[in-house]
Amino acid sequence: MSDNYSSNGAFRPGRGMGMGRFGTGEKVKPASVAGMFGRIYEHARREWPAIAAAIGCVIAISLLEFIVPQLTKYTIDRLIPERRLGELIYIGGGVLGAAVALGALNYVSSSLMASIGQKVLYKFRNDLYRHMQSLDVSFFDRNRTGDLMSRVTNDVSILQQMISSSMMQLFTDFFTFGAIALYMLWIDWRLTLLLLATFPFMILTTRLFGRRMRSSFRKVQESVADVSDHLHNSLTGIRLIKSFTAEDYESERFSERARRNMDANIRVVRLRAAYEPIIDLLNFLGLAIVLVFGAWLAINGEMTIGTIVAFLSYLRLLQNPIRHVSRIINTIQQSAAAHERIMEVMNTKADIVEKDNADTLPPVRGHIVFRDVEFGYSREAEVLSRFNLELEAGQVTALVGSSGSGKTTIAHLIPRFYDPQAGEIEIDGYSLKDVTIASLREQIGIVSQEIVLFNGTIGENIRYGNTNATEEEVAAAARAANAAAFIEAFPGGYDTQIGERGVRLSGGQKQRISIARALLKNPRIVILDEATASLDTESEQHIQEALALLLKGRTCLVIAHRLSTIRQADRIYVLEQGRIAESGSHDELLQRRGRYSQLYEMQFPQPGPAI
Ligand SMILES: Nc1ncnc2c1ncn2[C@@H]1O[C@H](COP(=O)(O)OP(=O)(O)OP(=O)(O)O)[C@@H](O)[C@H]1O
Repeated sequence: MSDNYSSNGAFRPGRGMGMGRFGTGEKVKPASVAGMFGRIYEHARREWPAIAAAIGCVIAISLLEFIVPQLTKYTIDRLIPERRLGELIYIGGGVLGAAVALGALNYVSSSLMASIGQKVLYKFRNDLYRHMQSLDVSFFDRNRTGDLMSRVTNDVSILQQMISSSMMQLFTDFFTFGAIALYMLWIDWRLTLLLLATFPFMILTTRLFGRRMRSSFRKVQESVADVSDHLHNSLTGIRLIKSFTAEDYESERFSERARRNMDANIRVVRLRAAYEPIIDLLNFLGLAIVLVFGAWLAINGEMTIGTIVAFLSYLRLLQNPIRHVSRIINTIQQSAAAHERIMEVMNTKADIVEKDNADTLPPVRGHIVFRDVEFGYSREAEVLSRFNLELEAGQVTALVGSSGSGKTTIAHLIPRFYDPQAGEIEIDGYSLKDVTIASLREQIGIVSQEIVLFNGTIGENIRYGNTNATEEEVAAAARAANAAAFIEAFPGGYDTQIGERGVRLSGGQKQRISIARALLKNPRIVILDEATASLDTESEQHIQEALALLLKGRTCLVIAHRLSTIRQADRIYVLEQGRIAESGSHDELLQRRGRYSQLYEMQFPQPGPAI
């Protein structure tokens, strides 16, 4: 089994695992802020015309921001002393015009950035979803559904908000800061350098808080994922909760998670609350410097009053970036944490991959062989050890045995939901590892007790088995699955919508739709996992008829607790703790009076002698 243990000893169910921090405890290198911007750039670069237009707006905004204080300076230094009343109208018009232009430019640049943000969000979300779809069943075993959901929804949205609002602010601030700092240096480099001396302290404070904020944001996002996971579980299991009158218990569990979210948010708010006054203090220091040093220069006749007033306006503009930086850094840290969570999924590689030169599995007869298969979901829990099994083509093979003996595991190895750690599984002499996954799974139909029907119409759900099927083919599959009568009784027929998990259908009806879906797929190999375990006798009768048709002429692996359903199997294997305890036909096994006959007698006790 050694090939499935990584160098650091972490167990990897399946070969070549590139698993993230979900599961093995192996840490993925945190995605850095630079990495985040790199990926955003990758996604956004096609939008360059819009980005260029937005940057053009931003430069114009910076210029206008620069010009307005110049008007003030001109008014104070020239118009007032020289009593040039007639020109005041132009100054008023200029300020008003600048304000209108600023508004228009802000509108255009914000809309452009918002749409770029949305497009990047769309690409991130699609990539993430597509990548998740490519991951193995074991990935979904290890990770909570709600947590994954919150990565695709909440975390991606945080990134989008940063792109739409903060990046815009960042660009504006950057240009305004550059233009104003250069102008101020040109007018009076001593005063400007004095002002800039406060900036290293601001940067230092920002760095110090930034690190803490990022880890706090990560906690917030994790707690959101927790809340979302709980919601997902409890809302989908609402009937169970009600049947156990566990509403209060669940509300308490929810409230615990909501409290953790609240605490994490409060920590963030406290950090922010401590950070902002420090930055404000440094801002006031800048103000004091301009006032005192500027006044001193004015008294000495080295600076005009208009310049001091313009400097004070510029100071606000110069400090704006720093003041915004706190908010932007917050958003960037929050986004970096969100990006980290997204990248954990993106960096997780599928373990079950095809060989580069994998063949297409031709239509098979369905002769399946397990040879010396070793498999465990974890290092400690080995499920199959040197396991051998042969399923004859076109025959029904049944697996029975106590709970946890490995029946479902065996079934899941055939479509390669998991890969064995050692040994071989072959279909018609082809090793599963040598053929493409699609060509393998196309030939396997699975009907299990846990029926999943998607939101949509009944027709769409059946057509899932073959998206190219015609309406007649769908109806024929439904007829064969004994489902046509009840489907056609609905006013909408095949176009009847079924809600999440098909709430409007009974268990037996759902089962028959799932059989129709499998029939439409027309697979060579059929796996039935506990297919009739929870049905009443009448439904079971209908379903048995449908199943008989599904099994006919195909290689079938049937897993059933209810031995009545597998009497007709060509061969039955009795499993005990991952090993075959005995095998034979129903009659042979009964005669042997071993484990099978014990199980059978437990289910069908012979009537004792009448007293
Ligand atoms: N996804 C999984 N991750 C970890 N362990 C698992 C997983 N699925 C099954 N197991 C474990 O593997 C062993 C075999 O389980 P399996 O589901 O194959 O048994 P089974 O015979 O089908 O049981 P049942 O009749 O109760 O469905 C059990 O010990 C089970 O706890």
